Formats: sequence, C-alpha cells, structure tokens
Amino acid sequence: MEAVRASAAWVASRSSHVTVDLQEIEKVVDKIQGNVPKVEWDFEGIHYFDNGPLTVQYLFVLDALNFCFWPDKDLSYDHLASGLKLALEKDKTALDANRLQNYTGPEIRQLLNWPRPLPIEEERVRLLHEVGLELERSFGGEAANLVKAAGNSAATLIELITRHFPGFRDHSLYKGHQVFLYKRAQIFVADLWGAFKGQNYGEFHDINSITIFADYIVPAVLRELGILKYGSNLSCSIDSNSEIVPGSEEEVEIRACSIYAVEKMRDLISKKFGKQLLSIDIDLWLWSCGVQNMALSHHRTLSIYY
Ligand SMILES: Nc1nc2c(c(CN[C@H]3C=C[C@H](O)[C@@H]3O)cn2[C@@H]2O[C@H](COP(=O)(O)O)[C@@H](O)[C@H]2O)c(=O)[nH]1
Repeated sequence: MEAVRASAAWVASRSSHVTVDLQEIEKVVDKIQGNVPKVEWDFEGIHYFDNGPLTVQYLFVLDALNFCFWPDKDLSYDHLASGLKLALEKDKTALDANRLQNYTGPEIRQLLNWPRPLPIEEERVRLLHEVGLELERSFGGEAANLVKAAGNSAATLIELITRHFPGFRDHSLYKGHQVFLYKRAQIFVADLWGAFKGQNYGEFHDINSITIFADYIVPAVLRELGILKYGSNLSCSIDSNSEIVPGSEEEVEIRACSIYAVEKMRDLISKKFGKQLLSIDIDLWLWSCGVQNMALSHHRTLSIYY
C-alpha cells in the first residue's frame, strides 16, 4: 500500500484547505501514552460469521456496498451489516455469484429489509452485478478463492481486487497527480483480519502495510481532536452540511490528510513508545469514537467509494 501512503503524503505536503497539526498529534499520543484503546472487531455484534468461505463472501459483498449512508438520516452501516447477515441466515444462497448478478434495486432493499430506496441505489445494483459477474468469471463464484489467490498478502489482495473489480478503484486526481485511497478494498482486508482473528482467510504477513480507511467518520474525529484543521470556507461548508464535490481539492485533501495524519501518529508512537501499531487498530478506535458521537459534523460527498 505504498501507493496510498506516498500519494497521501504528496497531497498533505501541498494541501491548502486542510492542514495536519503535528503538535496536536503529539498531544494526543502523549495523552494516551501510546496506548490506543483496543476495540474489538464486530464490537457492535452485527456481522455474519461462520468461520468459513461464506463469511468471506459476506464480507466482500458487504464492502462492495459499504459507502454513502448519510443521505438517509436513518440509515447507517449497521443496517447494511446486519441486513446482509439476516438475509444470509434465512437463505445461504442469497449472496451466490449468480444471484448477485441479478438483483434489482427493490430486491436489494428487500434483502436489507429497508423500506425505501437506498442512497445512490442504481450504483449499488451495478456494483453487485459487477461483483457477481467477475467472481463467477475469474474466481469460481467465490470470494474465498479471490482471497486464496493473494497468498496471504494484503498488498496482493488489494492489487487483485482493484485489477478485477473496477468499482473498488478508489483513485482521484489532485493537482495533476493520481492519488490512491482504496478505502473499500483495504477495509475488506481489515474485515477478514478482524473476523478471522489473523488466521485462515484472515492471515496476512504484511497487514502492517494497510493504512486507515478514508471515509467520512474518521476525518471528522481527527478534526474534533484538533489534528486536522480546515480553512474557513471548508469549515463553513461542512458545518452547514453543504455537499463537497467528489474529486474536488477539498475532498481529496480531507481524505489524504486523514491517512497521512494517522501514519504520522503511528510513526510517533513507534519513536516515543517503541510500539509498532497497525493503522487498522487506530482506525477502529477512531471510527468507533466517531459513530458514538452523534453531534459530529462530517463532510458530505456523494461517492461510491466510502
Ligand atoms: N474508517 C472506517 N470507516 C468505516 C468502518 C466501518 C465499519 N467497519 C466494521 C469493521 C469492524 C467494526 O466492528 C465495524 O463494524 C464503516 N465505515 C464507514 O463509516 C461510514 C458509515 O458511517 P455511518 O453513516 O455513521 O454508519 C461509511 O463511510 C462507512 O463506509 C471502519 O471500520 N473504519
């Protein structure tokens, strides 16, 4: 994930709407004494898990749809995770590759037991079809085979996912440079690692190469901590719930600076306290703080990537 780390640093060094405050990072690191509170994967108790290939299929479909919940104020990630879990418990074939290729918008709603159209529903339909089709074409219909093909390397798995599934190619252009963010591909690796506790389908020798997952919750937490500082125009837009245009400098800076800030935090913890933390663990801590703070205002971008 060197491309993610390097391009995020490139953006951070040229950023004008967002600044990373290194002193605030140091204050936070000192306050927690280098000990990031441990948050268990599935602390919410909402995910499907059977310790086998169906769990891998579940997590891949989950992360294919793991984006943009905020336009419906009653909808959250939890509905997606628990909705797919229930659907699978009722019918073990619900996420089979041939079924994924044929779902319609209303059928996905039914699957998730959601009473009205989902945000950017047509894109969710298209992405499910893409996942079903390519899993069938190249991986015998099973996400478990995709994971096996990566040979226990997180970087290889992300490379395979982004090569085979265009919907996971979370790139942007910033001042003429290509920026790699890979939020949903990386979170899939982290979900495997968390669910299978680093064993079996969750065993990756290079799990430390993963960065945080640049969504709309973690940047809001970093801003609340004082680590990210926004310029006054951007602050006003976010606090008044105006939409931030996808691919705009503001949006790319928010996401890239979040990745960069956490990598800096990780380096500092290593230097000062001699602890080698995973970005995944920092991410889950920050994200769990964010989703518990209902008052947090986050940036709003219509995006299929996060
Ligand atoms: N950085 C980061 N972003 C994450 C997650 C997760 C869930 N991870 C699961 C894995 C293990 C845990 O037990 C979690 O259940 C979702 N998101 C993002 O949040 C947003 C949804 O927010 P709201 O509208 O309030 O539900 C949306 O962009 C979604 O893509 C994460 O872990 N890290």
